[in-house]
Amino acid sequence: MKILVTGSNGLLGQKLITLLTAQENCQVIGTARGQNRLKGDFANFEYRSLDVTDAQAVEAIVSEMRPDAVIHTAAMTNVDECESKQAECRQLNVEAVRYLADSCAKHGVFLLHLSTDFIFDGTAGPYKEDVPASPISFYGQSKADAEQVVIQQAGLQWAIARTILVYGIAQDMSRSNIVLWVKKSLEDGKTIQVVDDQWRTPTLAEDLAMGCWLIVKHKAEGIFNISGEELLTPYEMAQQTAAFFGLSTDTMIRTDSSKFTQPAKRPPRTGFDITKAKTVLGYAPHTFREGIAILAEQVAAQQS
Ligand SMILES: NC(=O)C1=CN([C@@H]2O[C@H](COP(=O)(O)OP(=O)(O)OC[C@H]3O[C@@H](n4cnc5c(N)ncnc54)[C@H](OP(=O)(O)O)[C@@H]3O)[C@@H](O)[C@H]2O)C=CC1
Ligand SMILES: Cc1cn([C@H]2C[C@H](O)[C@@H](COP(=O)(O)OP(=O)(O)O[C@H]3O[C@@H](C)C(=O)[C@@H](O)[C@H]3O)O2)c(=O)[nH]c1=O
Repeated sequence: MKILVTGSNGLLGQKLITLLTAQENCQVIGTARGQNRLKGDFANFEYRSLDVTDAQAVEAIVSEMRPDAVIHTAAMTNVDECESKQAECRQLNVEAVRYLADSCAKHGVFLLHLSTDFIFDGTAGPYKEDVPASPISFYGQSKADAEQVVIQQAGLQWAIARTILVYGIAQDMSRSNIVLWVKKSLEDGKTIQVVDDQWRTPTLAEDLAMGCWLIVKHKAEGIFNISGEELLTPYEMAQQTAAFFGLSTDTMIRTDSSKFTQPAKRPPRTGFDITKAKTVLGYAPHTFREGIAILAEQVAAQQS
């Protein structure tokens, strides 16, 4: 099976390259902006530079490579930046998806698109797959619009994997995540305020990559919730992170969303019901504690 991954320098992208190249009979094309930042020797792997906002470049690579499937991970994932750079956000999070959906439909390629809990307003989590979108941020709106682009593309064989608060470690990361920033801040004795009135089902990046592979392997069509299973607040996640690494929580302040605000609104209570992915795909995510342990091993390996 030949699989093309967009955004292969990102957290999910790197985990996908690692997982897919370890599968038998899997040929993998990693694509990202500029140079490949993922070091290592991977079997049946080829890297191509691809800016997904370039419609001609998207069509050229899909028609040349003729993959069986595209996994589209590239996106503007800085939620606050999406609020201040709205045109850029739409170009990357919506228009680029249109280019990919067009090319995939034209060449008979299965498209797996990555989406988010931020398409919801967070008043009714945990969510199942069939709840209508109700975004409260520009990022959330862009991802909800992108889903519609995929769903409405004529002649396209598609799936959407929705995920939540992804954590893990990769090489040269362009964005941090809750486990990494809590660990680093507490190690540095830096004061952090962490909210205890938002709820998420955080997702280990390796689990998300596995969920994507299961979808593509089975060419399972439709929307799938691919996240962790435990509904936790960021404060609970931060406490578990501190406990795992034996870090003092003296500089960690428990707060709530009325006092801790970010430029883009965050939905209060999301979380996913992952019954469909478990039943249809055999998806089986790690617990949050197991996930931290996996990340910790990788941090130790990077440091040795
Ligand atoms: N991280 C999370 O908590 C969540 C993520 N998601 C979704 O999952 C997907 C993967 O996220 P994740 O891997 O964590 O995000 P990352 O930010 O780690 O990766 C996104 C990648 O997209 C790349 N990119 C940006 N612009 C372009 C472009 N024009 N052409 C090609 N590549 C580009 C970035 O490149 P560069 O590194 O060079 O900037 C980056 O490597 C996204 O679609 C996101 O919306 C959904 C819910 C939660
Ligand atoms: C930075 C920060 C965040 N938080 C909380 C708010 C939030 O619920 C949670 C994570 O905040 P972050 O800013 O790290 O991440 P955030 O941008 O909220 O993460 C989102 O990313 C996009 C891409 C998604 O699609 C979503 O699923 C979601 O995971 O932690 C604090 O309590 N204190 C802090 O200092």
